[in-house]
Amino acid sequence: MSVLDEILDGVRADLAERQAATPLERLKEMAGSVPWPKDVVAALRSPGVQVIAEVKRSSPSKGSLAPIADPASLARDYSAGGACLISVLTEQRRFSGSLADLAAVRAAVDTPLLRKDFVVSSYQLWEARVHGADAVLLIVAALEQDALVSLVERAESLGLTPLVEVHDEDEVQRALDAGATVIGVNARNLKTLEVDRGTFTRLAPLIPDDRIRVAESGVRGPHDLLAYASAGADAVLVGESLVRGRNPREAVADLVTAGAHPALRDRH
Ligand SMILES: O=P(O)(O)OC[C@@H](O)[C@@H](O)c1c[nH]c2ccccc12
Repeated sequence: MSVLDEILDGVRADLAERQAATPLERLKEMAGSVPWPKDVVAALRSPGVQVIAEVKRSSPSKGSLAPIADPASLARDYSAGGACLISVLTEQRRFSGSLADLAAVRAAVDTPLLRKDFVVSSYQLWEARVHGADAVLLIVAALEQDALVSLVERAESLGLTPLVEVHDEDEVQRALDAGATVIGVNARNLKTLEVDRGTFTRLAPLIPDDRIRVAESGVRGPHDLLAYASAGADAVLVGESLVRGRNPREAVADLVTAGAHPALRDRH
């Protein structure tokens, strides 16, 4: 079984438990008292290359990265550093995240938030809304095309911006067919778990200019942001180097400064 399939099995088991504990009708009622999500597309279209900073405790490839006892405080640093969007991993088994992390970060910052998980059901979109997300990750490799199309539509109808993640040419086509506006190219190969930054360079030209191209994974610092930018990235999504570094606020600010270079100003 592939790593992705293993993760998805765990995600489905945990989801079944939450669904048993909290019926969908209850979640829908709760969503009624949560403010409408922020316009993430507009935030990502601001001039320069935008920085998406991730709250990430561990990963299947590296194991534990950082304990992150206080995700709210890390998120405040990301926000102060100028992150345009904060990604909060909520998958429990392999990434040590939770919906409680998302809620804690929501209470701490006004910056738009992305729920980063393995979404397989619209129930998870409602959960994202209730815990304060403005955007959700949808991984093409984890979904049949029908499910992808309906989750993109459903997310948008709830005010959530879908970030649709791809790994190869076929998946780019599927993301475009599903009507995705924000497309993330993950440089991490889901089978080998290795990062190949060339994946973004190869796939970016297949994504039309009216979409937003996000380069995901493998950003160690400003140098990698600039390389992704010259290959056409509108935004970069950064986890490991921020949670492992000594000063996350400065690390984000250094990326934001690189992304605001006048030569990059014309991109959205
Ligand atoms: O830690 P990195 O190499 O900066 O990568 C961040 C992000 O791209 C990565 O966490 C990620 C991309 N797609 C995902 C899907 C699920 C879980 C995690 C991810």
